[in-house]
Amino acid sequence: MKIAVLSRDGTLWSCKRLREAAMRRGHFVEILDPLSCYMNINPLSPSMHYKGRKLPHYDAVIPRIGSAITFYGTAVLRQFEMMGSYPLNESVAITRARDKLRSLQLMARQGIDLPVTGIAHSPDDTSDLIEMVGGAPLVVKLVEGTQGIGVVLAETRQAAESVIDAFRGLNAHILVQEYIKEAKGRDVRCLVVGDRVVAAIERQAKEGDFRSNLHRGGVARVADITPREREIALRAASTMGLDVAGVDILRSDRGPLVMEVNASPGLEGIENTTGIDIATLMIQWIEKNARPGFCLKIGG
Ligand SMILES: Nc1ncnc2c1ncn2[C@@H]1O[C@H](COP(=O)(O)OP(=O)(O)OP(=O)(O)O)[C@@H](O)[C@H]1O
Ligand SMILES: [Mg+2]
Ligand SMILES: [Mg+2]
Repeated sequence: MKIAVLSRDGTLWSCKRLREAAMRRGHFVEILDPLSCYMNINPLSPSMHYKGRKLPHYDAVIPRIGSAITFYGTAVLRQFEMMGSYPLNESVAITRARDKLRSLQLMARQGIDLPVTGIAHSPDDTSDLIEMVGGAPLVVKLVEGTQGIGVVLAETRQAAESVIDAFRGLNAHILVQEYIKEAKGRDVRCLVVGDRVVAAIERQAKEGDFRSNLHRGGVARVADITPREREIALRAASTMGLDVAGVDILRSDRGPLVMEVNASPGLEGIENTTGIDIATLMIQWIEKNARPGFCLKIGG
């Protein structure tokens, strides 16, 4: 098959691994920087161009679109979808997952357990909002944050009010969330590929931090997940419409709670910790689902 990986940086670990895995399985792979793609949004013959040349038809496209370029990156992916390429994560699902608020609302509608979360627009309601999620300590998050940046633990009510006001002053969209203390700075990342959780790690925050993100100095080990955690991870990914997802779960006293679903989960930490070749499993999922040679004829 002809496969394109949409990534800003071909030297990134996940990108290299996907390329290797696809080539090893006999596919032709090209890495394309989404910001260098430009397109003709034409109803009869949509086309994609790259650095002065018209791109061929790809049987599948693997999006590795960073959160900084979601808007243009998903537009590029959408164009590939229009041209009949199989996307390993659809553009609409990526857009959904990038908005934590929208994701939580969708999951709540499906009955998936979540930390109590509130959001408000008006600064007049801050006090009631804090009350609504059970008071301090609580977590304040940027709706579009990633890698733990923009996630703050407010230990007291006063701290919570200042943090909320500060974010508001910057015109940032935030949500306020119950702090799951009993998780003790740990969370479980379940890596979903298709209809399976293929790997899971437990991440522990570094001393003095409550955020377990590996980018924030967290350490990982292989996680033994319960059947319920497995089921919740699969339901969360399918609610978002994602083929590949990193589902983050907090182990609370009332059972597993989904904290978020990541549409472009990094492979380095989880592959190194578990020794599982996730890149190959992703390519195999494409082989099972893409229709090589299929090309949508719009308007024909
Ligand atoms: N409500 C909460 N209770 C306890 N810990 C939390 C809570 N929310 C977040 N955390 C901790 O903070 C970390 C970062 O939060 P979150 O995953 O929401 O942010 P992110 O910036 O989207 O990270 P990612 O890089 O995984 O996308 C989590 O991995 C978890 O360890
Ligand atoms: Mg995230
Ligand atoms: Mg996270």
